[in-house]
Amino acid sequence: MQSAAIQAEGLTKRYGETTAVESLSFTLPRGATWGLLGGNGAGKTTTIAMLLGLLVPSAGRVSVLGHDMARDRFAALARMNFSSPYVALPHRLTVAENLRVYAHLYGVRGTEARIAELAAALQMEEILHRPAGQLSAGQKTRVALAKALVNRPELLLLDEPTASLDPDTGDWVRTWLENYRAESGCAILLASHNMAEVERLCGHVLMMKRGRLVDQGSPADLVARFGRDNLEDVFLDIARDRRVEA
Ligand SMILES: Nc1ncnc2c1ncn2[C@@H]1O[C@H](COP(=O)(O)OP(=O)(O)OP(=O)(O)O)[C@@H](O)[C@H]1O
Repeated sequence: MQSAAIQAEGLTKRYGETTAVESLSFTLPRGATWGLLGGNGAGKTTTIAMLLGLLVPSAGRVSVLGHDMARDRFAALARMNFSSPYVALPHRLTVAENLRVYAHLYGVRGTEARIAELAAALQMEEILHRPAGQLSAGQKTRVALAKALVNRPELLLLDEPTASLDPDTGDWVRTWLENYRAESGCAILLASHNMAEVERLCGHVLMMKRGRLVDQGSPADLVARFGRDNLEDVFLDIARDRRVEA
């Protein structure tokens, strides 16, 4: 049987007295798009950092595409990628130079053809030779996505992919991600504060609060179970401890 995109078991991260993530377990199937939700400080970024192998869990284990991150991290990293607003691309390098660096890091064959393909797909041809530091937020988002796709990942971790975008550009990125997932079969784990975005893109949602997984289900399931009209209201119920009785 094909291994899951992500299998997390009892994933925990402690910083001294603070438990940022506590006993998080979930299995993200191949090709699925799931949302990772929670208020500020819920543990989303810490979770993503552990999934990427950037942080060593205090307890628990995670395997990505069948590779145990504790033993076989580099095999997993070659087959996954991520985008995060916290990672700035080197400002002085042009977009094409940045993508070339990442393509080499990932050992991509046919680098120039891949960059041209991504530039066409993400409407970046006009900015390819501009320094990354001179781009607008919308342009930076498209470059960050190109960077995240350079190695044709089978798993994509996206931290707030549309933060700071205007509604039109945000919509363009969402449509693009939907189409990309459908064409590539890539699994996506999306951390977002935009509930409408999550309802649109995600088949399943993990709700975190103070480091714990407190609920999960499809957006439609959660909305029905909480007797609400949309995921935003469910989020507020969970954040404010207004629980439904099982
Ligand atoms: N390096 C660190 N040292 C100590 N505590 C940390 C560290 N990184 C995160 N934390 C704490 O762990 C908890 C989870 O933080 P994390 O950044 O994962 O949350 P988040 O869900 O991504 O929040 P946000 O939506 O605000 O980005 C918070 O209480 C935070 O203060």
